[in-house]
Amino acid sequence: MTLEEEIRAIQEEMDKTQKNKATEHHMGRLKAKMARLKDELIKKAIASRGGGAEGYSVKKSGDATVTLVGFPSVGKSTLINKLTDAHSEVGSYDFTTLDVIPGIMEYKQARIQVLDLPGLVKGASSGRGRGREVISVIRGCDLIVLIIDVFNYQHMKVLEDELYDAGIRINQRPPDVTITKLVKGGITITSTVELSIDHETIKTVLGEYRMHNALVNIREDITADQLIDVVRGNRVYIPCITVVNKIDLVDKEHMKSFPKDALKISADMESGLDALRDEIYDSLGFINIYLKPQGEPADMDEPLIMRAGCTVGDVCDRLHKDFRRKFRYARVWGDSAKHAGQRVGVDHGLEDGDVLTVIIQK
Ligand SMILES: Nc1nc2c(ncn2[C@@H]2O[C@H](COP(=O)(O)OP(=O)(O)OP(=O)(O)O)[C@@H](O)[C@H]2O)c(=O)[nH]1
Ligand SMILES: [K+]
Ligand SMILES: [Mg+2]
Repeated sequence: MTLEEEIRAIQEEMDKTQKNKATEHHMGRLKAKMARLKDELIKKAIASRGGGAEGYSVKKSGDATVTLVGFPSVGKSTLINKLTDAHSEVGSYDFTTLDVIPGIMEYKQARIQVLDLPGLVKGASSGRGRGREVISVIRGCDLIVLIIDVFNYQHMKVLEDELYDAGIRINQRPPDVTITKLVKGGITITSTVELSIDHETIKTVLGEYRMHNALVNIREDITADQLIDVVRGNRVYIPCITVVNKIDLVDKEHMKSFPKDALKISADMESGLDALRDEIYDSLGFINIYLKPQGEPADMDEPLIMRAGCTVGDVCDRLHKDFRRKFRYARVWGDSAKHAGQRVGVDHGLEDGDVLTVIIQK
Protein backbone atom coordinates (compact mmCIF):
# COMPACT_ATOMS: atom_id res chain seq x y z
CA MET A 1 0.00 0.00 0.00
CA THR A 2 1.23 3.52 -0.69
CA LEU A 3 1.15 6.12 2.08
CA GLU A 4 -1.84 7.80 0.47
CA GLU A 5 -3.72 4.48 0.32
CA GLU A 6 -2.89 3.74 3.94
CA ILE A 7 -4.16 7.16 4.96
CA ARG A 8 -7.36 6.65 3.02
CA ALA A 9 -7.89 3.22 4.58
CA ILE A 10 -7.48 4.61 8.08
CA GLN A 11 -9.78 7.53 7.30
CA GLU A 12 -12.45 5.06 6.12
CA GLU A 13 -12.04 3.01 9.25
CA MET A 14 -12.34 6.14 11.40
CA ASP A 15 -15.44 7.24 9.54
CA LYS A 16 -17.19 3.95 10.12
CA THR A 17 -16.15 3.60 13.76
CA GLN A 18 -18.82 4.91 16.09
CA LYS A 19 -17.47 7.25 18.68
CA ASN A 20 -18.16 5.96 22.16
CA LYS A 21 -16.41 4.79 25.30
CA ALA A 22 -15.97 1.25 23.95
CA THR A 23 -14.22 2.37 20.74
CA GLU A 24 -12.17 5.17 22.30
CA HIS A 25 -9.06 3.09 22.59
CA HIS A 26 -9.34 1.89 18.99
CA MET A 27 -9.91 5.48 17.78
CA GLY A 28 -6.86 6.60 19.73
CA ARG A 29 -4.73 4.08 17.89
CA LEU A 30 -6.19 5.13 14.51
CA LYS A 31 -5.59 8.80 15.23
CA ALA A 32 -1.99 8.17 16.26
CA LYS A 33 -1.40 6.06 13.12
CA MET A 34 -2.95 8.78 11.00
CA ALA A 35 -0.79 11.51 12.55
CA ARG A 36 2.33 9.40 11.96
CA LEU A 37 1.43 8.69 8.30
CA LYS A 38 0.70 12.35 7.60
CA ASP A 39 4.06 13.33 9.04
CA GLU A 40 5.68 10.78 6.71
CA LEU A 41 3.76 12.18 3.77
CA ILE A 42 5.08 15.65 4.51
CA LYS A 43 8.64 14.33 4.84
CA LYS A 44 8.25 12.53 1.52
CA ALA A 45 6.95 15.64 -0.20
CA ILE A 46 9.97 17.59 1.00
CA ALA A 47 12.42 14.82 0.08
CA SER A 48 10.99 14.47 -3.44
CA ARG A 49 12.15 18.00 -4.16
CA GLY A 50 15.74 16.86 -3.83
CA GLY A 51 16.26 17.38 -0.15
CA GLY A 52 15.74 20.88 1.11
CA ALA A 53 12.81 22.43 -0.65
CA GLU A 54 13.61 25.98 -1.57
CA GLY A 55 11.99 28.04 1.11
CA TYR A 56 11.09 31.68 0.94
CA SER A 57 13.70 33.81 2.55
CA VAL A 58 11.88 36.23 4.79
CA LYS A 59 13.79 38.51 7.03
CA LYS A 60 11.90 39.18 10.20
CA SER A 61 11.67 42.76 11.28
CA GLY A 62 9.58 44.91 13.58
CA ASP A 63 8.18 43.95 16.96
CA ALA A 64 6.12 40.98 15.74
CA THR A 65 5.22 39.20 12.50
CA VAL A 66 1.70 38.63 11.19
CA THR A 67 0.83 36.47 8.16
CA LEU A 68 -2.15 36.95 5.84
CA VAL A 69 -3.45 33.48 5.06
CA GLY A 70 -6.24 32.54 2.68
CA PHE A 71 -7.30 30.93 -0.57
CA PRO A 72 -6.25 32.63 -3.80
CA SER A 73 -7.95 35.95 -4.60
CA VAL A 74 -9.61 36.54 -1.23
CA GLY A 75 -7.93 39.96 -1.12
CA LYS A 76 -4.71 39.39 0.86
CA SER A 77 -2.63 41.70 -1.32
CA THR A 78 -5.32 44.37 -1.41
CA LEU A 79 -5.34 44.24 2.38
CA ILE A 80 -1.58 44.42 2.94
CA ASN A 81 -1.44 47.47 0.66
CA LYS A 82 -4.01 49.20 2.87
CA LEU A 83 -2.51 48.18 6.21
CA THR A 84 1.17 48.74 5.45
CA ASP A 85 3.70 50.53 3.26
CA ALA A 86 3.87 47.49 0.93
CA HIS A 87 2.98 47.56 -2.77
CA SER A 88 1.88 44.03 -3.51
CA GLU A 89 0.38 43.26 -6.91
CA VAL A 90 -3.40 42.85 -6.98
CA GLY A 91 -5.12 40.87 -9.73
CA SER A 92 -8.51 39.46 -10.56
CA TYR A 93 -6.91 36.08 -11.27
CA ASP A 94 -5.67 33.42 -8.78
CA PHE A 95 -2.01 33.19 -7.78
CA THR A 96 -1.20 36.80 -8.55
CA THR A 97 1.15 36.70 -5.57
CA LEU A 98 3.90 34.10 -5.89
CA ASP A 99 6.34 35.42 -3.32
CA VAL A 100 6.25 36.52 0.26
CA ILE A 101 5.73 40.28 0.29
CA PRO A 102 6.55 42.05 3.56
CA GLY A 103 5.17 45.36 4.82
CA ILE A 104 5.30 47.29 8.06
CA MET A 105 2.20 48.47 9.90
CA GLU A 106 2.93 51.14 12.49
CA TYR A 107 0.34 51.23 15.20
CA LYS A 108 0.37 52.65 18.74
CA GLN A 109 4.17 52.77 18.96
CA ALA A 110 4.50 49.19 17.65
CA ARG A 111 6.06 48.28 14.31
CA ILE A 112 4.27 45.19 13.12
CA GLN A 113 5.60 43.23 10.18
CA VAL A 114 2.82 41.91 7.93
CA LEU A 115 3.53 39.22 5.32
CA ASP A 116 1.40 38.82 2.22
CA LEU A 117 1.58 35.18 1.09
CA PRO A 118 0.71 33.17 -2.01
CA GLY A 119 -2.78 31.67 -1.73
CA LEU A 120 -3.14 28.36 0.06
CA VAL A 121 -5.07 25.52 -1.52
CA LYS A 122 -6.47 22.24 -0.30
CA GLY A 123 -3.58 19.79 0.01
CA ALA A 124 -1.06 22.53 0.78
CA SER A 125 0.13 20.79 3.94
CA SER A 126 1.18 17.72 1.97
CA GLY A 127 3.13 19.82 -0.47
CA ARG A 128 0.64 20.93 -3.11
CA GLY A 129 1.62 24.09 -4.94
CA ARG A 130 4.30 25.70 -2.87
CA GLY A 131 2.18 24.79 0.10
CA ARG A 132 4.98 23.50 2.29
CA GLU A 133 7.07 26.62 1.81
CA VAL A 134 4.14 28.90 2.51
CA ILE A 135 3.31 26.87 5.58
CA SER A 136 6.83 27.07 6.90
CA VAL A 137 6.55 30.88 6.80
CA ILE A 138 3.23 30.66 8.65
CA ARG A 139 4.78 28.38 11.29
CA GLY A 140 7.28 31.10 12.17
CA CYS A 141 4.82 33.94 12.65
CA ASP A 142 3.31 35.42 15.81
CA LEU A 143 -0.26 35.86 14.58
CA ILE A 144 -2.30 34.48 11.69
CA VAL A 145 -4.96 36.58 10.00
CA LEU A 146 -7.20 34.09 8.18
CA ILE A 147 -9.00 35.79 5.32
CA ILE A 148 -12.19 34.37 3.89
CA ASP A 149 -14.07 35.58 0.83
CA VAL A 150 -17.58 36.72 1.65
CA PHE A 151 -19.04 34.17 -0.78
CA ASN A 152 -16.92 31.24 0.39
CA TYR A 153 -17.24 31.00 4.12
CA GLN A 154 -17.03 27.22 3.83
CA HIS A 155 -13.33 27.63 2.95
CA MET A 156 -12.74 28.41 6.58
CA LYS A 157 -12.92 24.74 7.56
CA VAL A 158 -10.59 23.69 4.71
CA LEU A 159 -8.01 26.29 5.73
CA GLU A 160 -8.17 25.28 9.36
CA ASP A 161 -7.72 21.63 8.41
CA GLU A 162 -4.69 22.43 6.26
CA LEU A 163 -3.08 24.37 9.09
CA TYR A 164 -3.90 21.56 11.50
CA ASP A 165 -2.33 18.94 9.23
CA ALA A 166 0.78 21.11 9.03
CA GLY A 167 1.13 20.96 12.81
CA ILE A 168 -0.17 24.49 13.38
CA ARG A 169 -2.55 24.82 16.34
CA ILE A 170 -4.54 28.01 16.25
CA ASN A 171 -5.92 29.67 19.37
CA GLN A 172 -4.80 26.76 21.56
CA ARG A 173 -2.27 26.51 24.33
CA PRO A 174 0.28 23.71 24.41
CA PRO A 175 -1.27 20.89 26.47
CA ASP A 176 -0.05 20.89 30.07
CA VAL A 177 1.58 17.47 29.84
CA THR A 178 5.14 16.28 30.29
CA ILE A 179 6.52 12.99 29.04
CA THR A 180 9.85 11.78 30.40
CA LYS A 181 11.32 8.89 28.45
CA LEU A 182 12.85 6.05 30.46
CA VAL A 183 14.87 3.01 29.46
CA LYS A 184 12.68 0.51 31.31
CA GLY A 185 9.77 0.16 33.71
CA GLY A 186 6.84 0.55 31.32
CA ILE A 187 4.45 3.51 31.21
CA THR A 188 3.50 5.30 34.42
CA ILE A 189 0.69 7.83 34.19
CA THR A 190 0.03 10.44 36.84
CA SER A 191 -2.57 13.18 36.59
CA THR A 192 -3.62 16.09 38.71
CA VAL A 193 -7.12 16.24 37.18
CA GLU A 194 -9.85 13.78 36.22
CA LEU A 195 -9.16 12.51 32.68
CA SER A 196 -11.67 11.68 29.99
CA ILE A 197 -9.24 9.46 28.09
CA ASP A 198 -8.40 6.16 29.75
CA HIS A 199 -4.92 4.86 30.51
CA GLU A 200 -5.25 2.13 27.90
CA THR A 201 -5.75 4.74 25.16
CA ILE A 202 -2.78 6.74 26.40
CA LYS A 203 -0.57 3.65 26.29
CA THR A 204 -1.82 2.75 22.81
CA VAL A 205 -0.99 6.21 21.48
CA LEU A 206 2.48 6.11 23.03
CA GLY A 207 3.00 2.59 21.70
CA GLU A 208 2.20 3.78 18.19
CA TYR A 209 5.24 6.07 18.51
CA ARG A 210 7.33 3.24 19.98
CA MET A 211 7.32 4.72 23.44
CA HIS A 212 7.07 1.84 25.88
CA ASN A 213 8.86 3.26 28.92
CA ALA A 214 7.98 6.71 30.15
CA LEU A 215 6.62 8.86 32.94
CA VAL A 216 3.56 10.76 31.77
CA ASN A 217 2.35 13.64 33.91
CA ILE A 218 -0.95 15.15 32.81
CA ARG A 219 -2.15 18.38 34.41
CA GLU A 220 -5.25 19.12 32.33
CA ASP A 221 -7.99 17.09 30.70
CA ILE A 222 -6.69 16.38 27.18
CA THR A 223 -7.98 14.63 24.07
CA ALA A 224 -6.17 11.82 22.24
CA ASP A 225 -5.28 14.38 19.53
CA GLN A 226 -3.64 16.64 22.09
CA LEU A 227 -1.66 13.72 23.47
CA ILE A 228 -0.43 12.95 19.94
CA ASP A 229 0.65 16.59 19.66
CA VAL A 230 2.72 16.29 22.82
CA VAL A 231 4.32 13.04 21.67
CA ARG A 232 5.15 14.47 18.24
CA GLY A 233 6.53 17.65 19.77
CA ASN A 234 6.76 19.61 16.50
CA ARG A 235 3.55 21.56 16.84
CA VAL A 236 3.41 25.34 16.92
CA TYR A 237 0.73 27.28 18.82
CA ILE A 238 -0.27 30.53 17.17
CA PRO A 239 -3.14 32.94 17.84
CA CYS A 240 -5.47 33.59 14.92
CA ILE A 241 -8.01 36.20 13.84
CA THR A 242 -10.67 35.43 11.25
CA VAL A 243 -11.60 38.11 8.75
CA VAL A 244 -14.39 38.04 6.17
CA ASN A 245 -13.43 40.27 3.22
CA LYS A 246 -15.39 41.91 0.38
CA ILE A 247 -18.47 42.70 2.46
CA ASP A 248 -19.18 45.57 0.05
CA LEU A 249 -20.52 42.88 -2.30
CA VAL A 250 -23.31 41.60 -0.05
CA ASP A 251 -26.32 42.91 1.84
CA LYS A 252 -27.04 42.93 5.58
CA GLU A 253 -29.02 39.70 5.41
CA HIS A 254 -26.05 37.79 3.96
CA MET A 255 -23.80 39.19 6.71
CA LYS A 256 -25.88 37.51 9.39
CA SER A 257 -24.60 34.13 8.23
CA PHE A 258 -21.13 34.79 9.66
CA PRO A 259 -20.18 34.17 13.26
CA LYS A 260 -20.23 37.24 15.50
CA ASP A 261 -16.54 37.06 16.33
CA ALA A 262 -15.40 37.11 12.69
CA LEU A 263 -14.32 40.61 11.66
CA LYS A 264 -16.13 41.86 8.59
CA ILE A 265 -14.17 44.14 6.29
CA SER A 266 -13.88 45.51 2.81
CA ALA A 267 -10.18 45.89 2.07
CA ASP A 268 -11.04 47.60 -1.19
CA MET A 269 -13.41 50.15 0.38
CA GLU A 270 -11.26 50.39 3.52
CA SER A 271 -14.10 49.60 5.85
CA GLY A 272 -13.57 47.72 9.12
CA LEU A 273 -9.82 48.30 8.95
CA ASP A 274 -9.58 50.25 12.21
CA ALA A 275 -11.20 47.39 14.08
CA LEU A 276 -8.81 44.98 12.37
CA ARG A 277 -5.74 47.03 13.31
CA ASP A 278 -6.95 47.08 16.92
CA GLU A 279 -7.58 43.36 16.93
CA ILE A 280 -4.14 42.62 15.47
CA TYR A 281 -2.47 44.85 18.04
CA ASP A 282 -4.42 43.39 20.97
CA SER A 283 -3.90 39.78 19.89
CA LEU A 284 -0.14 40.25 19.83
CA GLY A 285 -0.12 41.05 23.53
CA PHE A 286 2.50 43.79 23.47
CA ILE A 287 4.04 45.08 26.68
CA ASN A 288 6.29 48.06 27.35
CA ILE A 289 9.70 47.61 28.94
CA TYR A 290 11.63 50.72 29.98
CA LEU A 291 15.40 50.56 29.85
CA LYS A 292 17.49 52.18 32.54
CA PRO A 293 21.21 52.51 31.84
CA GLN A 294 23.21 51.71 35.00
CA GLY A 295 23.39 54.73 37.31
CA GLU A 296 21.10 56.84 35.11
CA PRO A 297 17.37 57.49 35.05
CA ALA A 298 15.18 55.18 32.96
CA ASP A 299 14.09 56.24 29.47
CA MET A 300 10.36 56.59 30.08
CA ASP A 301 9.63 58.13 26.66
CA GLU A 302 10.60 55.32 24.34
CA PRO A 303 9.81 51.92 25.78
CA LEU A 304 11.00 48.74 24.17
CA ILE A 305 7.96 47.00 22.69
CA MET A 306 8.06 43.32 23.69
CA ARG A 307 5.52 40.47 23.82
CA ALA A 308 3.75 39.26 26.96
CA GLY A 309 5.64 36.31 28.45
CA CYS A 310 9.05 37.57 27.34
CA THR A 311 12.18 37.12 29.43
CA VAL A 312 15.24 39.23 30.18
CA GLY A 313 17.05 37.03 27.63
CA ASP A 314 14.53 38.04 24.94
CA VAL A 315 15.25 41.69 25.69
CA CYS A 316 19.01 40.99 25.41
CA ASP A 317 18.44 39.40 21.99
CA ARG A 318 16.53 42.45 20.88
CA LEU A 319 19.17 44.90 22.06
CA HIS A 320 22.23 43.33 20.51
CA LYS A 321 23.24 39.99 19.05
CA ASP A 322 26.06 39.58 21.59
CA PHE A 323 24.15 40.67 24.70
CA ARG A 324 22.95 37.23 25.71
CA ARG A 325 26.48 35.84 25.47
CA LYS A 326 27.95 38.76 27.40
CA PHE A 327 25.13 38.93 29.93
CA ARG A 328 26.19 39.15 33.60
CA TYR A 329 22.96 40.04 35.40
CA ALA A 330 20.03 42.43 35.26
CA ARG A 331 18.08 44.52 37.74
CA VAL A 332 14.35 44.97 37.50
CA TRP A 333 11.79 47.36 38.98
CA GLY A 334 8.05 46.90 38.54
CA ASP A 335 5.39 44.17 38.64
CA SER A 336 7.73 41.26 37.95
CA ALA A 337 10.22 42.27 40.65
CA LYS A 338 9.98 40.86 44.19
CA HIS A 339 11.50 44.13 45.38
CA ALA A 340 12.69 47.28 43.63
CA GLY A 341 15.91 46.67 41.76
CA GLN A 342 15.80 42.88 42.18
CA ARG A 343 18.83 41.15 40.67
CA VAL A 344 17.68 38.60 38.05
CA GLY A 345 19.02 36.26 35.35
CA VAL A 346 18.18 35.73 31.66
CA ASP A 347 15.20 33.47 32.41
CA HIS A 348 13.37 36.06 34.49
CA GLY A 349 9.89 36.78 33.08
CA LEU A 350 8.99 40.44 32.55
CA GLU A 351 5.70 42.29 32.99
CA ASP A 352 4.19 45.32 31.27
CA GLY A 353 5.76 48.54 32.58
CA ASP A 354 8.87 46.94 34.08
CA VAL A 355 12.06 48.99 34.24
CA LEU A 356 15.19 47.01 33.38
CA THR A 357 18.95 47.47 33.64
CA VAL A 358 21.09 44.92 31.81
CA ILE A 359 24.70 44.49 32.92
CA ILE A 360 27.05 42.89 30.41
CA GLN A 361 30.74 42.03 30.40
CA LYS A 362 32.88 44.83 29.14
N1 LIG B 1 -15.37 43.99 -4.09
C1 LIG B 1 -14.20 43.77 -3.49
N2 LIG B 1 -13.18 43.26 -4.19
C2 LIG B 1 -12.01 43.08 -3.57
C3 LIG B 1 -11.83 43.40 -2.20
N3 LIG B 1 -10.56 43.09 -1.87
C4 LIG B 1 -9.98 42.59 -2.98
N4 LIG B 1 -10.85 42.57 -4.00
C5 LIG B 1 -10.60 42.11 -5.38
O1 LIG B 1 -10.37 40.71 -5.36
C6 LIG B 1 -9.41 40.37 -6.34
C7 LIG B 1 -8.24 39.63 -5.71
O2 LIG B 1 -7.55 40.53 -4.87
P1 LIG B 1 -6.05 40.26 -4.43
O3 LIG B 1 -5.72 41.29 -3.43
O4 LIG B 1 -5.18 40.09 -5.61
O5 LIG B 1 -6.24 38.85 -3.70
P2 LIG B 1 -5.11 37.87 -3.16
O6 LIG B 1 -5.73 37.12 -2.04
O7 LIG B 1 -3.86 38.60 -2.88
O8 LIG B 1 -4.91 36.89 -4.41
P3 LIG B 1 -3.66 35.91 -4.77
O9 LIG B 1 -2.39 36.66 -4.57
O10 LIG B 1 -3.90 35.59 -6.18
O11 LIG B 1 -3.82 34.73 -3.87
C8 LIG B 1 -8.98 41.67 -7.02
O12 LIG B 1 -9.72 41.81 -8.19
C9 LIG B 1 -9.37 42.72 -5.99
O13 LIG B 1 -9.63 43.97 -6.56
C10 LIG B 1 -12.93 43.97 -1.48
O14 LIG B 1 -12.88 44.29 -0.31
N5 LIG B 1 -14.09 44.12 -2.19
K1 LIG C 1 -5.53 37.61 -7.07
MG1 LIG D 1 -2.00 38.34 -3.61
